[in-house]
Order: sequence, then structure tokens, then C-alpha cells
Amino acid sequence: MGPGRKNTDACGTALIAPIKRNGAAAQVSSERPLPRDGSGALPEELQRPNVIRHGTTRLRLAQNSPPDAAQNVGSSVRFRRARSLLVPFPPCLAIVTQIVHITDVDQRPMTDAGIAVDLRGGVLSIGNFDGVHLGHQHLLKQTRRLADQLSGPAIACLFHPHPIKILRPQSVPVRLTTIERRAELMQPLGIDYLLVCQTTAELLSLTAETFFQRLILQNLKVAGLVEGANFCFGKARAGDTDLLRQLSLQNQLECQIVPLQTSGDQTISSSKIRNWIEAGDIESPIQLADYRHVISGRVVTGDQRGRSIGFPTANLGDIDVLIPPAGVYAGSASIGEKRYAAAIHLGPSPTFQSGQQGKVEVHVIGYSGDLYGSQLQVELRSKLRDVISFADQRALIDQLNQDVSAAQQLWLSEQKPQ
Ligand SMILES: Cc1cc2nc3c(=O)[nH]c(=O)nc-3n(C[C@H](O)[C@H](O)[C@H](O)COP(=O)(O)O)c2cc1C
Ligand SMILES: Nc1ncnc2c1ncn2[C@@H]1O[C@H](COP(=O)(O)OP(=O)(O)O)[C@@H](O)[C@H]1O
Repeated sequence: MGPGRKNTDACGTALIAPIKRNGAAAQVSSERPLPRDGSGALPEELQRPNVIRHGTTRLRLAQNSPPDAAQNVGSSVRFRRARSLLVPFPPCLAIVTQIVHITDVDQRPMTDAGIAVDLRGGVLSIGNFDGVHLGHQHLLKQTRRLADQLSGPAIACLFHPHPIKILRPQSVPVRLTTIERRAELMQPLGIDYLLVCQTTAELLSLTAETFFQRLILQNLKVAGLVEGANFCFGKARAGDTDLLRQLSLQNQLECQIVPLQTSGDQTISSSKIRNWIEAGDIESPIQLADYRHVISGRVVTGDQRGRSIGFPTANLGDIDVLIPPAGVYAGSASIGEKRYAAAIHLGPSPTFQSGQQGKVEVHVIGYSGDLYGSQLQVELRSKLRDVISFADQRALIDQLNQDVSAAQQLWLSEQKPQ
């Protein structure tokens, strides 16, 4: 799961890898299939024995890893062998994407590369962490601090899909951030593992006490917990922080409850940020919640009109995060390792009676080249204006020149050392 600007496909990233639990063998499949060539072999990079690429992160297997360690990357994972592998600790953030079936007490979670990791003695923070905003950051930094005190890994844990998807499928909020983006944002906070557990009806029906017993005690065997003051767990969210403290005390776990972060009189939350973005307000989340909205997607073919008016626009497909309302925005785009200023148009193009709500077009300032098929990460910085139906192409081009200049200036002003 490639955080960042690398070509995530080349990393063989698997968002979720369900485990078939029969005997020692486990079948790993993925939400996004691992790339293979025509023969079904894994790409060369994933076959290399000692280094497993992980987006911008490289997990280096311990020197004494068995030579066939890389066999664990991909479709079939042998638990006995995998369990003996060590991920050097503290490594860069690893996204443990294997679904943990919490009834399987013996199973160790696996990294997306199929490496079993031992999270025993760690400090855990459970949440959805959508946006990894200021409130989440505060919580995760505290998780790091306690992990240092207890000499264990710092672990963030989320449940995927969002529990609401199972409880009330009609009202699932569109997410702000992909799981890989969350991991990318957690890395500088000192989190070692992002554990992604599968949400099932069975899991949601566990009482708070059983949830604590199975996941926290039996499966993860953590030494400490850090949660926000509004943390709830177990069926119908019946367990609160008082119960968490009580259960932790009974089981000799360190438990810290962190007050919620506020901005003025408002609590910072993912829903609050969603409301801002849905209103086209990109700046409040940056200023008040340290959250920058990023849209990433694959460049697809559009009407091929942009180039003819001197402003080619890369059209993004496969977007699975919240798209702000129609308008013209300033921001930046990452292509490979490089970042450019960008002018972004969201929504329909009434001047040409084309496009539709949710369309994302990015003019990358100062770039020339073919982007079709590549992955683009676009960070929004500010809304410049609403979409206009221009009387003619000349008027549109004049306005585009102004938009590009505004986006460029904003970008340059932010590159200057403060
Ligand atoms: C920064 C920017 C602002 C734009 N603003 C408008 C606009 O206000 N009204 C409009 O009809 N189209 C607007 N467009 C969209 C162009 O009409 C669109 O990019 C063009 O039709 C090319 O589309 P294509 O990439 O599918 O070929 C804008 C495009 C960009 C890059
Ligand atoms: N500066 C740039 N910004 C965006 N796309 C560019 C740029 N330079 C070249 N391109 C290429 O041009 C394509 C967009 O041209 P355009 O005529 O708008 O076609 P389409 O309608 O298919 O998006 C992009 O997908 C990309 O491959």
C-alpha cells in the first residue's frame, strides 16, 4: 500500500487481505490485486528476497531471514515460516493489512507483504483516523510517547470497512482519506504499525467486554491503550472510557484517555472537516485542524479539448475520497517524486456543455508530458472561484490565465522559507 507519490501499483500493495483459515496455509487476496505479469509471476521487485517495497517505506527483512522469505509476498502465506520472520523494530510505519480474525487468537497479524508481525507489548490506539487531523495527531503522538515508556511498538488500529457500512449502509460518510494516505500521515507521528481489521457483523455484535478480551488481550497482547475521551467500543458502542479504564486496570494494562482537541468552541472531528470540504471550504481544515485534502486518482482520457486551448487537463478517475463541490481550486500535484503547482477544475464545463458533477481536471503548471494511466496525487489549497459559463473560448482562456497565475503565486508563496 504505497503511501505517497510512488507508483503504488508497482509496490504490490494490497489493501485488505482476507485470510482463509484452514491449517497452516492462508490464502491472501487483495482489494487491489497484486500486479503480476502474463505468466502469473510476481514482478521482479516483489521477488527480491531482502527488500520489500512499501510505498515510500522499505521494510528490510532481518539479516537472518530465510532465503525464501519473499515467497510470503503474494498469494500464499505459510504461517509457521512467516511467524519466524522479524521485521526489525522500530521500522518505518508498516501497514498491517491482513485482516485479523479475532477469534484466531494464535494468528499474528501480517504486513501487506505477508510478514507476520508481533505486536505484543505494544501500545494501541483504536479509531477510524479518517484525515489524521489535529485531534488524531495528538492521540497518536501520545501513543508513541507511551510506547517509548513501555518499550513496545506504537500501533494504530482501524476497522475496514467503516462499521456504519454494515450497520447503516445508506448513511456511510464518504471518506476523506484512503487507508494508505492515513498511513502516510501517521508515519511522521511515530506510529510503527497501522493494523487494518476487517469489520464483520460478528465483530460488531461482541460485547465491550468480549471485544476487549479477544482483540486487545488475546490477539494483540498489548501493554497499553491510548484513546480519546469520546471512545466507545463493543456492541451498540456500549463500552465507554470508564469501562476501558476499569478493564485495563483489572488486566494490568496502561490506559490513557486523551482530551478531545478543540478549535475555538468546536471539537475537531472528521465530520466537521467533511462539512467544511462539502461546502468548498478547503482552508478551514488546514488552519484549524491541520488537515489538507488530497484527491488521488488515475489519469483517464477526457474530451481532448484542453490541449487545443493551451491548458491540457489531466482527468482523474478511480477517486474514492470526498470530492469538493464544483469550482476552480488552487493546489499542487505530485507526479512521481516531483511536486508542481496546479489549477484544478471540479465539476461540469458549462462553456462546452460537457462534464458532470464530480469530474476532476488538473492543469499541472509547468509540466509537459503524457500522464495517461499514471497515478496523480492532488492536494487542494484554496478555492479560487465558482465555475462560469463563458460566452466564448477567448473569455475562458483569459480567465484560465488568471487562475493559473493565482495558483502559481499561492504555491510560490508557500515554498518560501517562513
Ligand atoms: C483551472 C481551470 C478552470 C476552468 N474553469 C472553467 C469554467 O469556469 N467554466 C467552464 O466551462 N470550464 C472551465 N474549465 C474546464 C475547461 O472547460 C476544460 O478543462 C476543457 O473543456 C478541457 O477538457 P478536457 O480535459 O476533457 O479536454 C476550467 C479548467 C481549468 C483547468
Ligand atoms: N501540464 C499538464 N497538465 C495536465 N496534463 C498534461 C499536461 N501536459 C501534458 N498533459 C497531458 O495531456 C493530457 C490532457 O490533455 P487534454 O487535451 O485535456 O486531454 P483529455 O481531455 O484527455 O484530458 C493529460 O492527461 C496529460 O497526459
